Amino acid sequence: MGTPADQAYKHVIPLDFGSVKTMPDSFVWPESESDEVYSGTDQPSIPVIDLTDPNASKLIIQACETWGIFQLTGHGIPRKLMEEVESEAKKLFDLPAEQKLKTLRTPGGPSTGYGNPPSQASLPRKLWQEGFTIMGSAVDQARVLWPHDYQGFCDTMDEYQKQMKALVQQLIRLIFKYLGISEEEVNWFDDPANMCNAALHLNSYPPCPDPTRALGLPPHTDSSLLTILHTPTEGLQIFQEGVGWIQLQAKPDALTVNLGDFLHILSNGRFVSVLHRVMVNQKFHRISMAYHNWPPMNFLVSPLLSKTLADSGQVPKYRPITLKEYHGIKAKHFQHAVSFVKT
Ligand SMILES: O=C(O)CCC(=O)C(=O)O
Ligand SMILES: [Fe+2]
Repeated sequence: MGTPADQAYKHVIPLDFGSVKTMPDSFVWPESESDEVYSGTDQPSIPVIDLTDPNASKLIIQACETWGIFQLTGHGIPRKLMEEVESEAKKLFDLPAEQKLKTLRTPGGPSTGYGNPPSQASLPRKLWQEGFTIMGSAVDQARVLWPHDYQGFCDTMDEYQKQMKALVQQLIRLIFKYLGISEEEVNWFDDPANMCNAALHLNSYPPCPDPTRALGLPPHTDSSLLTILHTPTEGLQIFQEGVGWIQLQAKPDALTVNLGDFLHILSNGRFVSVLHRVMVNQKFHRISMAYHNWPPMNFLVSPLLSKTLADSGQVPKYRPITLKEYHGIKAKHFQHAVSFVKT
């Protein structure tokens, strides 16, 4: 049974993947959740946008309205840094389970560190996944993982977060300009405390003995404004109404931008918060890096923010909400959370 404290931590402790040959029953998902990917020849393809293209802004807005996801090239993040962040993440996940567990995230706390997503507690089955979340400096945890050799990991994660933050700002400014939201209404980016409104999730999906019945991440939308994904290999799928699940093609140079619930709410439902999931495979260890960015925790977000909404004459489809309150709704209603904010 264990103590109550052990029980509270149980759902965030990943399987010791290196020690199992067959998949335990608790990881087998019902067929409807792991159903097949669309295989028609007329599959619509997710937009690929070059940020240096003079038409990039227009193409990004179109992609936000129709897909809620696009692949971005010409983003200026050095290829070397993208490779380094991936290899540092791999180094971390290759550590023995007992070492990784020394940095286990605390349920209910600011969930930095190692473990499964806290949302696993409300899922019917377990995930073939382990993660490590960083918010700002990773030094305290890196020192525990590698007492004599932690600087390289920290430097890489610091630099990557710095570059991601700049890219997010560029994209958000472009999007807000289109929505008519003025810079004065959102001074989030210049606030030094804003680092806590972003998190870098390192995701690991080890080779799985029974991949068709397992899931890396279940169908979900992100709560973020937007998420910048570095997914060097295939496994991410998105859901499109009328088509089904579509596999995202791996493009080593591209970053994938997916919109989250807060941009959907802010745009008064105009932009898509894309439903996505991660499938696992038998052959290789898949690693991905997801940089999530939110509004400040207690900032009251309303569609288009009140001034622009009044000017535009639109009727608000969502009520004003803070991220703090939304987290509570998400924990309860998961992928359906946004419908509980409707007016
Ligand atoms: O691993 C991936 O490709 C996606 C990860 C993801 O959806 C997330 O971290 O929210
Ligand atoms: Fe996601």
